[in-house]
Amino acid sequence: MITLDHVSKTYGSGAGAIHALKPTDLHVPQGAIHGVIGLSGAGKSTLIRCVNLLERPTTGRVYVDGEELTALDAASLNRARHRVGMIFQHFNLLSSRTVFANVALPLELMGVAKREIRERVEPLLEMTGLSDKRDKYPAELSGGQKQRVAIARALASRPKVLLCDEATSALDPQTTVSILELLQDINRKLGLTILLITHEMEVVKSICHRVGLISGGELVEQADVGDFFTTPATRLGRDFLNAFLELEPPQALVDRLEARPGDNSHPVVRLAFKGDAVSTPLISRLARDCDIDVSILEAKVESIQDRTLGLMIAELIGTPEQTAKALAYLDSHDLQVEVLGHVQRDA
Ligand SMILES: Nc1ncnc2c1ncn2[C@@H]1O[C@H](COP(=O)(O)OP(=O)(O)OP(=O)(O)O)[C@@H](O)[C@H]1O
Repeated sequence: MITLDHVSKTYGSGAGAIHALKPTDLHVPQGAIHGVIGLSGAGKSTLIRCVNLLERPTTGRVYVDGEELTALDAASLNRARHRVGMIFQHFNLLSSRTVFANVALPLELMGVAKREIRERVEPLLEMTGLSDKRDKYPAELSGGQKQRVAIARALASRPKVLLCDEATSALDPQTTVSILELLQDINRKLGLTILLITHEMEVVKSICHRVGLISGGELVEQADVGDFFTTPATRLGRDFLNAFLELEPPQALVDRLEARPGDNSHPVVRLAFKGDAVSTPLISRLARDCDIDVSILEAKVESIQDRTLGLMIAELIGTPEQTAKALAYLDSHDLQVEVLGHVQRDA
C-alpha cells in the first residue's frame, strides 16, 4: 500500500548539507500498522512527510495504493492526497471552526455537496466518540478530544492510508491508550493502512504489527513487533528495549562492574528468554549441569502482543572454567545472552 523506493531527503547543499533521510526502502502492506521509532533528530518526521510529499524527496520514488506520487503533477497530487490522511502531535485544528466544521473542511475543499457532507461527517463523529461535541470549538476540548477531531477529519476523504506524526506524544498515558485503541479500531473496521512515527516503545508495543528503527536518517532494522521486542538486531534496538523494560542492573552493581574478567571475578549477564525458553527450567539446569551458583539480581516477564518475554540479570558464580562452560551452555540455547561485565566476588 505504501512503498518507498530509495527515498532520501537532503536539506541544503555543499558542506552544510543535512542528510535527514538517507536512501530508504520501505514497504507497508495493505491493512498493516507500521511503526517507525527513533530518537529525536533521527529523521522520523522527514520520512513520514516524504510519504505524502509534504517534503519533496531529494531522490527516490513514493508509491501509495499503486500510484507513484512522485510522478504526479500538482493537480493529480492534490487528488491523490485525498487517499492519504494525516494527524499530527499538536492536532492542527482550526480554532475558529466547530468540531463538525473542522471535520467537514476537507470535504468542502473537495467540493462535496452540503447534504453529503452531513451524511459523511455524522458517522465519523460517532465513530470517534464526538457526537455530543459537534458544535464545540477546539478551545473547549481536551487534548484527547482534539486528536479525535483530527482523526475524524483525516478520515473524511475516505483515505486508504493514515499517517500519524507523533500522534500521542502530547497526551497523558491514559488518553494515549484511548487514542491508540481508536486507531486500532479504525484499522480493523476500515482496513486502513497506518504508518506512524513515535519515540515511544509503548506505542509500538500496543498497536504496531511491524516496526522500523531509524537512526541518523537510516532504517537500521525492520522487524515484526514480537521479534523486535525479543531479539532486537542492533545495539540501539537493545537500548530502546532495555530502557522500555527498565531492566538495568542496580547502580551499586554497575559501579563494581569491570570490563575484563579478574582472578576472582564472576560474569554478570542479561538474559532474554522467548517462546518455549520462558517456561523451561533453564536456570536450575544451568546450575546443575555446569556446577555453578546463579544469583538472580533482577527478573521479569513481559507480554508483547502474542509473545512472552522473560528477562533476567544474573551473576554466574564459579571458577573461570565453570562460568565459561555456563556461558557456552546459555549460548547454545534459544535465548539472548549479553555479558554486562565482571564483578569481584569479595569486593
Ligand atoms: N527544514 C529543515 N531544514 C534543515 N534541516 C532540517 C529540516 N527539517 C529537519 N531537519 C534536520 O533533519 C534531521 C532529521 O529531522 P527530523 O525532524 O526528521 O527528525 P525526527 O526524528 O522527527 O526528530 P524529532 O523526534 O525531534 O521531531 C535533523 O537533523 C533536523 O535538524
